[in-house]
Amino acid sequence: MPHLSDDATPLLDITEASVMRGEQLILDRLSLHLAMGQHTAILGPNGSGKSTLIRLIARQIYPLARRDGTPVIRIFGRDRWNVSELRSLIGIVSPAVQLDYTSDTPLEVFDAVVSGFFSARGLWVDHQVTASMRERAHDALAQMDASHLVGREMASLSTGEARRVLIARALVHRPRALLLDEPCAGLDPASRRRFLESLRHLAQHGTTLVLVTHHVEEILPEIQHVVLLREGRVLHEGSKMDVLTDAALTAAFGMPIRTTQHGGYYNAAVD
Ligand SMILES: Nc1ncnc2c1ncn2[C@@H]1O[C@H](COP(=O)(O)OP(=O)(O)OP(=O)(O)O)[C@@H](O)[C@H]1O
Repeated sequence: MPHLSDDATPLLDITEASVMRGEQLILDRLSLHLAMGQHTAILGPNGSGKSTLIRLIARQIYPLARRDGTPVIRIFGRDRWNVSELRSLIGIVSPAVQLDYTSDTPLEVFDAVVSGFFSARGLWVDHQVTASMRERAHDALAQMDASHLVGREMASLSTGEARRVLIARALVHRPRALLLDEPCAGLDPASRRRFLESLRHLAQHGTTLVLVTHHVEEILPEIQHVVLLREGRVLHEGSKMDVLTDAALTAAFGMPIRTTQHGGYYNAAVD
């Protein structure tokens, strides 16, 4: 087993992953290698395979086996994981997770966060919550600027509030990396900017961020590595400056796109 504290161990190593759903090839020999500390944006239009890639990393779906039997996907250098162990090292927050936690079944905010220690949706009689778990849950809520929401029902929260709480839940494990699928979906421009500033703080303090989005505007200044997907393949990958060009985005999104930069963020508009 690799030393998980070793920053030289890659966060993610995907070599020619192909994924079929039914008859359709959804990821087509997709390779991706991410180092620890390498904040990355995975950008692509609707249907380019972003959610499928996340499901692959989260072990919810599996790639086609390679002929020579070598592993297609390694996370922190390992190809075999039990899912809850993996979740404590990579926090994953997606719209599907959010839907699950904001359904009408009652769930109070602090319980939602602290139950992250038990990989459960809420607390049960056999869950022994220690003082240190409580402290970490409160710290995680504070990190996400969500302490004031304690006592509220998850179902009563706004989209942005619920997302902060779910990221806090993922943070109780002090994960090495956070994988965020469309983290700004449903946020108004001001909430989006405030939320992105919270993510910047995490990126600056030791959490590797992998952000999946179709919006160039959400790529934080700390993210310097960008992977552009199209039709289940990597169309471009490299430094932000090299990948977020008008030509590359135009090719990926199939429309003339012009980018501008302001304060470390990029903007993209259809020309
Ligand atoms: N279970 C499935 N069965 C058949 N096709 C699927 C399935 N899941 C995804 N697809 C198809 O795979 C392709 C990639 O889907 P995916 O959801 O990964 O894209 P995406 O980049 O996340 O899109 P979006 O930005 O719209 O969320 C799409 O054409 C989609 O219709």
